Amino acid sequence: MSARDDAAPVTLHLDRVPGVLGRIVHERAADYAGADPALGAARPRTRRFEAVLRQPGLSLIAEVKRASPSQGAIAPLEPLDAALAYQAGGARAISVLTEPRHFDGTPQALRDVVGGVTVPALRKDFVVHPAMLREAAEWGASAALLMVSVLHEATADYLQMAHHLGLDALVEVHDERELDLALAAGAPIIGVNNRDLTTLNIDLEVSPRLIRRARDAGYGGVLVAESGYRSAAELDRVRDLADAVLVGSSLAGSGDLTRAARDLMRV
Ligand SMILES: O=C(O)c1ccccc1NCC(=O)[C@H](O)[C@H](O)COP(=O)(O)O
Repeated sequence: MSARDDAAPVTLHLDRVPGVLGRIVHERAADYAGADPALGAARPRTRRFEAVLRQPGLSLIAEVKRASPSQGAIAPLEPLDAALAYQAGGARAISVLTEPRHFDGTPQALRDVVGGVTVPALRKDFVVHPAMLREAAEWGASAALLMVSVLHEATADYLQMAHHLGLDALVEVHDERELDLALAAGAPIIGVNNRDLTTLNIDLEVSPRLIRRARDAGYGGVLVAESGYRSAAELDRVRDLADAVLVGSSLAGSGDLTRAARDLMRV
């Protein structure tokens, strides 16, 4: 029996999630309503995703993103070709969207990327059910996204489930209250999203502000600045603060993914 097979089911309060994000997580919850929540046997945790983000210098997590609620269609990327182009451009990890309705993602996109690149891959989805983490591990991902704005107090439980499955977790926050929850949950990797996922507004001051707050609180984990970056100059705001940046739309829509990744990171 796994560490969590005999645990009480974790209840999520998705009615508390407003706006665009609320619609997406309700759809995902319906997708997984009948899924088996059992995680199965524990898998060894390699911390591969965390390790690449801890390398010296700002690490790039480049995202395979074909569409989004804020942009509509971005580019008809072939996921593995895109991931290989990002890797050639210096990306240290690849984020792959698997959400189908709003991001044109698929499970096969993640499997293809995992099978074809040497860098670790993140399952980028709206995790609302343990089965989504089990799938991420089965599909070969090194990490999965956990959103505090969705999981709230259940973040620590989902973090424990991810670790049980051998996955790292990118625990995403957008404001001080969410950051404090992520810190209390003991998240080894915290991502600060500049995009407000209820309104889709971007404010590039959010990442520096919350990253400073985490460091001031003595946090020694990995900090990732996420969303809205279009140029190396914009990245200067977090270059000496963050361990990594997560960039999707500007790279995916560039037409030359390798060049765009190099230009962004000035390599
Ligand atoms: O990107 C969106 O429009 C979006 C809408 C609703 C929920 C999530 C959304 N995006 C997820 C992300 O945070 C980004 O894919 C990721 O951080 C990269 O952002 P960007 O570089 O701005 O594409």
